[in-house]
Amino acid sequence: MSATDAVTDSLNRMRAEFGDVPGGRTADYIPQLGLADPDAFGLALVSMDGHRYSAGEAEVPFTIQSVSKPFIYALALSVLGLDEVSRWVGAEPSGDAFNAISLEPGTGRPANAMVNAGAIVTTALIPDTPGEPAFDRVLHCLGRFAGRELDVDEEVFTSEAMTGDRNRALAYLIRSTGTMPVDPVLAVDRYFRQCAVRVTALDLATMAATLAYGGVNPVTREQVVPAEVAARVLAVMATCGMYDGSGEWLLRIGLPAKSGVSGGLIAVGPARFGLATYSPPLDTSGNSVRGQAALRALSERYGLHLMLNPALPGSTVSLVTTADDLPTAPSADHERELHEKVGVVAAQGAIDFTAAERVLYALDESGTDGRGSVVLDLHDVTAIDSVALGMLHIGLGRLSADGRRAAVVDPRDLLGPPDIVREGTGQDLPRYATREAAVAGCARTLAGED
Ligand SMILES: NC(=O)CC[C@H](N)C(=O)O
Repeated sequence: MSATDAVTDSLNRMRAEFGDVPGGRTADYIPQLGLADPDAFGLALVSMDGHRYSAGEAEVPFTIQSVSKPFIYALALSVLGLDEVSRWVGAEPSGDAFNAISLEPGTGRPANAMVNAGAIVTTALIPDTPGEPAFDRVLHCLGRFAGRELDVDEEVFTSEAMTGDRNRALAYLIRSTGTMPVDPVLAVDRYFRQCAVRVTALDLATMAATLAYGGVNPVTREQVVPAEVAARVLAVMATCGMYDGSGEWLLRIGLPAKSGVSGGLIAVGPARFGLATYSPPLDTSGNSVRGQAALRALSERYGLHLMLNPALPGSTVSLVTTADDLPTAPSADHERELHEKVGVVAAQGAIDFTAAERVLYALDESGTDGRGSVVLDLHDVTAIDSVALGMLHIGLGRLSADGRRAAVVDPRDLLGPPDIVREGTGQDLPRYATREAAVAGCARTLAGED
C-alpha cells in the first residue's frame, strides 16, 4: 500500500461505477474497428510531475483515430505558425458531425482542425524535409507527445483505406475550393495512417498531460511544442473537440477534450493533469459513452471544471508589515525604532502578471502609512516571468519617484543585473542577501537622514 493508491483508487472506482453503462455501438464503418472488445475499459491520469496512474485496460493498444488531430494541429502550428495554418483551416466550432461534408462559406476552409475536413488539411500541411518524409514527422511527433516510439496498425490502416470514400470525397471537395495543399489521394493516405497509429490509454494521458504542461512532456521532460502552441490547441479542443457535443461538454465537464472513433478520449486540466479513457462503444456523435460518463463524474466530483479554477490568489505575498504592525509608543532604543520603520514585503512562488499585481499592492500598503523604506524580500520566489519583471521594475521605479526608499533581498538576481534595474527604477536598488541585512541597511539610511 502506498499513499498514491488513493489516486488509483479513484480511477478504479470510476471504472467499477461506469464499466457497465449500457448503450453505444462500436464503430464499424471501419470494419477492423468493429472487432474491438466492447467491454474493454481503461482509465489513466498523468500529473504535471509525470506521475502515471491507471485502472483497467489502460495498456491495451488501439488506434488513435481522431485523438491524433490536436497533436498534428500542434505540429502544424509549430512548423508553420498560426497565421499560415489559419489560411488553410479555421477555428470555429462547426456544430456538425465529425465527418460532415461542409466547408466555411466564403473561404472554402474547413471549419476547424478537429473535424475530418480540417484534420485532413492539417496533415497535408506538414511538409517533407530532406531528412524526414512528412508522415515520419507525424509519427515522431505523436511519439514525442507519448514519450515512446509508436507504430502503425497496418490492418486498421488498410481497413480504412479500403472503405474511406467519404474522407476521399471530402479531400476532393476541399481541393475544388483551392484549400488543399497537396494531392487529395496523398493527403487522405497520410491522414488514414495517422489515425491508425497505435496507442494505449496511458499513452493518451501522457499526450494530454504534455498539452496541459505547456508543451513539455512531464514524463520525458522534452519540450515537444512551444507553450503558446499548446495553449492554442487547447482552445480549439475546448470549443471543437467533441464535435457537435462540444458546447454541452464545455458546459458540464469544462475540460478541453478530444475523442476518437476507436473509443479513446482525452481531457486536459491545464497546468494540472492529462486524463484519458478507452472504451469502444460510441454515442451517435462518435464519442465514447463510458469515457464521457467517467470523465463527467470525475470533473463534477473533483471540481475539475476549467472555469471553476480553485487556484485562487492569496499565497504570493507571505508577509507585509504595515503601520498597524509598528509600535506606536516611542521606543527607548533608537536603533530598534528605526528598524521598525522599515516595511517588509515577502513574496513567494512563481511571479506572473497577477502575482506581480499582488506584490505591488503590498508594497504600497507596507510601512508607515505607505511611506518610508521598504524591503522587498524575494528569497522564496522561484521565478519571475518577463511580464512580471517589467511590472516590478516599473513599480519599484514609481516608489522611488514617490520618495520611498526600497531595497531588495534577491539572492538569485531574479530582478536582473543591477544596471537593468537602475534603468527601470532610475536609482540604485540596494540588494542584500538576507532580510535582516536589508532591514539593517535601510535603518542605517534612515539614521543618516535623521
Ligand atoms: N472521429 C474519428 O475518430 C474519425 C477518424 C476516422 N479515421 C475517420 O476519419 O473517419
